[in-house]
Amino acid sequence: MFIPTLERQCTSEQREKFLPLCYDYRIIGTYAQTELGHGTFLRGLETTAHYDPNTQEFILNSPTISSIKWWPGALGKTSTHAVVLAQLYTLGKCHGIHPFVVQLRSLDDHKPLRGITVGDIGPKMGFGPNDNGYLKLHKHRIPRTNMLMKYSQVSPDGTYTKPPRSTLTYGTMTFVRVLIVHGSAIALAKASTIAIRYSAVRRQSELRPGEPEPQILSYPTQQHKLFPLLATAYAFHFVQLAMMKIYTDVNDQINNSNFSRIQELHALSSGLKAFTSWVTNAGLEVCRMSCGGHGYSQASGFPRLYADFTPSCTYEGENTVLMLQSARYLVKCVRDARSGKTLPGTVSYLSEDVSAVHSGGSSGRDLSNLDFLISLYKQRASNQVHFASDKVDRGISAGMDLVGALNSASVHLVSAAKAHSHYFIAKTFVESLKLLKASSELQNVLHQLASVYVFEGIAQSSGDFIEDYILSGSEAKTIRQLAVDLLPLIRVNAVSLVDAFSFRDEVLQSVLGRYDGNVYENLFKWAQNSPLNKTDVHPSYHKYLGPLLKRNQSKL
Ligand SMILES: CCCCC/C=C\C/C=C\C/C=C\C/C=C\C/C=C\C=C\C(=O)SCCNC(=O)CCNC(=O)[C@H](O)C(C)(C)COP(=O)(O)OP(=O)(O)OC[C@H]1O[C@@H](n2cnc3c(N)ncnc32)[C@H](O)[C@@H]1OP(=O)(O)O
Ligand SMILES: Cc1cc2nc3c(=O)[nH]c(=O)nc-3n(C[C@H](O)[C@H](O)[C@H](O)COP(=O)(O)OP(=O)(O)OC[C@H]3O[C@@H](n4cnc5c(N)ncnc54)[C@H](O)[C@@H]3O)c2cc1C
Repeated sequence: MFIPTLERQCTSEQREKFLPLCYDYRIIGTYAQTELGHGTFLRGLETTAHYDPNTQEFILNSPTISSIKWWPGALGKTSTHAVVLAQLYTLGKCHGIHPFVVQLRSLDDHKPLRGITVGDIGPKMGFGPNDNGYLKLHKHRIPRTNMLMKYSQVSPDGTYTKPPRSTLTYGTMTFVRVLIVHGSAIALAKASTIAIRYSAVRRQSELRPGEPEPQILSYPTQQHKLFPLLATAYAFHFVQLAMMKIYTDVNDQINNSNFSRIQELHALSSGLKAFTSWVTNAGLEVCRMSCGGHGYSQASGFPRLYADFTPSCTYEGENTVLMLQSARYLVKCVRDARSGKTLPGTVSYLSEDVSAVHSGGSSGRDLSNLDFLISLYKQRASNQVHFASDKVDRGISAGMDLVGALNSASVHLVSAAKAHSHYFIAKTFVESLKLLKASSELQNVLHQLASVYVFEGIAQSSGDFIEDYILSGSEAKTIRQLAVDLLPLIRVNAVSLVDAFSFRDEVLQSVLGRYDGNVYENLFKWAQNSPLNKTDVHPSYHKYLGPLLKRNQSKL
């Protein structure tokens, strides 16, 4: 995050100064924003940067215990520099959060500089090798030119020039949220690869006396656990491509001082980061548990995969908070639509009158038609957004201010943002396949995946569709069965569909997911290499177990 921030927030002179040092690994940096007391509420960050016009320096300070920077990756022992987000003060006025480049350690002996107290925050659930750290600043001085001044400036005499948009400072977070959508796709693809390959190798139980034990991948319940997740990994692959395209287009516009789509990008990236990381987080556990006891072994690769992925739901914007950000924008769009404004592409459906399109229960609807079902996802999203938006309006009519009305409706707002994200993902998956240049055989297989994703998405949220009369109960049951009917068809290509992710064994880091399927021999080999097996009799025997056993044996 250090380099993307410099690339996005530096003037051209600052780029020339800092970026070559980064690219050549002459300095290593981190993104120090979160503090002990604040991670979400950025306007509440307490680190200060006071400008001293006499020396043309900023004085950075951690005024309270809660202002200590806490969590930044590689801050503890590795980074020589940091982008520090601090409240800018100049000429006696506070101008809010701004980014500053701060050198933390000497480039000669790597010792912390004067005024810098830095260290590791201690062991975490995962990310063991990463020295997430703390940083306490004590009246530490940096040159004026270390404030990243592409969007806002402080002149030598201390005069402040404000940015075209205050939220441009948040640009790196948007970029990383887009990356996390990609990260979710990759993590779910890895977990699906491990679980499906192992399920093809593992044989268990005897369905009928004398019959060979079947592959557990042949059980419909195993298929129902894994194949919707496999389809989701493909869905997330396509949606991260679409998300990155939108990010690149909007970022190009921002670089040309066109900020018209910055809110739409923030809302979409926030919703997709939260939706994909939540779904992936839960999916990793389903994949682990589908592998039985061996799934719980470190040899499976699942413990580390889960422990390293699960903070994706927290960092780069806590998921609930990001869903609320997305919903806040959707409510704004409903208002804009009602006042006749044209809505941008990803939310234009909110100005359509979808309610008249479908009414649940009418017979003869083709419930297997993906285009038709995507229109139901659209109706569900529109209904949820309008319902939540109406809640906000009623709160305001009852005398609340906007913040109070948004907070009071926040549970429904999160549901609306989830439905909006789900619609975007399902639609993108189906539309991406139409554009794919592939053989009819491959198109058929991918269509099966898209179908099971769409069907299962409705089955798992059928309440939303039934409550709003988008589907009747019997239609929801039919769609649920359509998903189950697809499972044996997907079974035929399941291993090929995970092989297609092309994870090398060294990357997958899983004995269960080995490409050669040689699991048992390699599990035994892996176990023999366990540190506890360096000696037949562990040294602890002589200290504890031996004396205990001998003492008790003498009593026999
Ligand atoms: C190239 C190949 C890559 C392959 C990738 C594959 C795998 C990689 C795997 C993973 C991904 C990669 C990296 C991740 C790995 C490790 C993690 C590493 C680091 C983690 C770093 C961090 O966590 S950094 C810190 C992150 N912190 C946050 O995100 C803070 C969250 N809080 C906020 O954003 C804000 O405080 C807030 C938005 C929640 C609240 O702001 P506030 O001002 O209090 O409230 P408002 O709601 O009133 O907002 C004001 C207006 O500002 C708009 N806005 C807010 N944010 C943005 C934004 N980002 N962009 C644009 N606009 C924004 C908001 O909409 C409001 O506008 P309106 O007033 O018009 O409504
Ligand atoms: C592995 C890891 C790596 C990280 N790396 C970095 C890094 O490199 N740089 C960096 O600066 N930070 C980093 N962070 C910090 C991370 O960005 C924050 O933890 C994250 O932004 C969440 O903020 P918080 O911890 O204050 O949670 P909080 O905001 O305190 O969240 C706690 C609970 O409060 C709820 N909540 C908070 N605000 C609201 C609201 N307005 N409405 C409703 N509910 C709300 C949340 O939904 C959540 O349930 C990292 C964190 C982790 C775990």
